[in-house]
Order: sequence, then structure tokens, then C-alpha cells
Amino acid sequence: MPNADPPLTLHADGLTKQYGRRGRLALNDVHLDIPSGRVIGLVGPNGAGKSTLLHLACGLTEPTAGSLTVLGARPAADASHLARVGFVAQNTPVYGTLSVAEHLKLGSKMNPAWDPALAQRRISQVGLNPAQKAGQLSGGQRAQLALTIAAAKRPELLIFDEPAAALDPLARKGFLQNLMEFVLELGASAILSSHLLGDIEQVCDYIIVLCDARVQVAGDTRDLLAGHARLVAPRGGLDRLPAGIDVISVEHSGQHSTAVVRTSVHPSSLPFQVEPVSLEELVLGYMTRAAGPSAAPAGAAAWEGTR
Ligand SMILES: Nc1ncnc2c1ncn2[C@@H]1O[C@H](COP(=O)(O)OP(=O)(O)OP(=O)(O)O)[C@@H](O)[C@H]1O
Repeated sequence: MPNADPPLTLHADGLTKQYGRRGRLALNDVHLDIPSGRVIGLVGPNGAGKSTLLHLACGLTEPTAGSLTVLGARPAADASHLARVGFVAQNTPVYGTLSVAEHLKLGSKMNPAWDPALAQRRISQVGLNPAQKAGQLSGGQRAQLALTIAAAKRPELLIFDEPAAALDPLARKGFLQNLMEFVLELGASAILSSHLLGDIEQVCDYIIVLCDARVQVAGDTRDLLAGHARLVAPRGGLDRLPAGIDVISVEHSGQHSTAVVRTSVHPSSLPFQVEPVSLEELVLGYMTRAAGPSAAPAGAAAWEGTR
């Protein structure tokens, strides 16, 4: 008999979160189907709802409406499900008065699948002194400790909320390398939120752009890049576009107009200069669109008819 497909990493159906009865919606009718075995980048502006989505995925908070499953079950449904997910929160919290070694001991007591060899190996690889109190570690060392603890649980899914935000470029590079090594070693999926698009581009093969509580676009990074393009034309030359082209954002500079578009039309058949988009352009395009007409560059209204 063929093996059953692995459960989706994350399945959200109408997922909505409102903090308090009068609070604004932090997530609004979110639908997502994220396959297993991916490294997922969650991007969006401040206040978009990224941490809220990650907290819901870890069972730290409950949805107001809609449903969410993680690895095929309700988040934090029971102890065994908790053990399948490793979470590193935004400020990489550690117990300041406990040493590095005591953190590992605590981890081993609390997690049935704890891998002591993996924990020891990574601690010495990143040069952490087992006797040092966690309160005396630098931001980068704290992040490495938190990553080691999350990975030594041998989870199926690692979730990171802005893991590298406080790290200098070199520490960030090391951290991301370690993260990828863990993902490969564990055969795990990972979700990380970040404002650092370069980091996301480096390690993620799946992207979710979340703005203003809603998913703007989500999908395999390569597919998304292949399905979008940058059109360049003399100013005003993009005012009328063939069917099958969805304008995401448009800018005018000097004599030229440039648009990021989603297109089902083969680029070579378009009567414009067509260039590939970078991930950064794609993400910024969706963020600009979500920010609404008031934030859109002058002339964007010309595109309304094509949407
Ligand atoms: N505990 C809370 N109580 C009330 N409102 C909250 C709470 N947590 C988040 N919010 C609100 O929900 C919205 C989404 O916040 P969230 O922290 O999920 O955004 P984010 O995308 O992670 O932002 P950032 O990039 O700044 O970390 C914001 O408007 C925020 O003020």
C-alpha cells in the first residue's frame, strides 16, 4: 500500500484573530495550505499579524474564528503534539540565572525525544561555555542557545519569530547556516518571520506575504518568481495591458513607468521590456498594493481597470 501523504505543515481556513472585543483584527480570514518539508518565510510590515499567526500555530493563543491545524492537528493539542513543534520567540527568551548546561538539562527533562548528543555537539560547535549563565550571553549566543534547545527536541516543525533581528551580519550568517543544517539533519519544516528579505531569500523556498491582517500572496518562491515580471515602458506606455496581467504595483520615474505584475501570459509575447523580478521587488510590490491607493505612487489609479 502506498504511504499516506505527510500532513500539511499548516492549514488555515478563515483564520481570524481579534485581541479583545473592541481590538482591531490581527488576522482577518486567512486561508493557507502549506505543504510539508518546506522552509517558509513569513514577511510583512510591522503590525501585519506575523507574530499572531506564529503564536496561534504554537497554541499560545486561540483563534477568534476559523480553524488552524499544524502538522495535521490542533496546535498544542496534547503533549505529543507540543513535542513535534519547536518555537523560538521574538526575543529568544532564556532563564538568566541558569547556565547553558542547566538549560540543556531542563530541556532533556521536559522533552521526551530530547537528543543530548545533538545539543552537546551544537553547543561546542558554536563555542558556548556550558558553565556560563544565560543572562551573561550576548544576543547572538542567546539565539544560538535557543536554536539548539528548539532543535534538540527533534521537532518536525521549527518556528522562529524574527530569529536574527538582534544579530550582527556575521552572527546572522552563522545562525542561518545552523538553522539550515538543523532543518536538513532533522528532516524538519521551518517557518521564520523576518523583516530581512535577504535572509528570507537565502534560506526559504516558500513565502507568505502578510499585510494588514491578510495574506497577500503565498507560494513556492520559484513558482512565484516565475509567475511575476517587471515591465518597463516609456512613461504612460503601460496604461493599457493585455488580459491575463494583474498589476501588483507601479512606479513612474523620469521618462519611464515600471510595474511589477503577475502574469499568465508568456513574457516573450508581451510588447514591453520584460525583466525578472527579485524576491524583494515582489514582496515590496504586494506591500505597496496592500497599503492602499493613498500610499500608491501617483498614476497607480491608471491600473484599476486591469485588476
Ligand atoms: N496581546 C495583544 N493584545 C492586543 N493587541 C495585540 C496583541 N498582540 C498583537 N496585537 C495587535 O495585533 C496586530 C498584529 O500584531 P503582531 O504582533 O502579530 O504583528 P507583527 O506582524 O508580528 O508585527 P512586528 O513586525 O512589528 O513584530 C497589531 O495591531 C498589534 O498591535
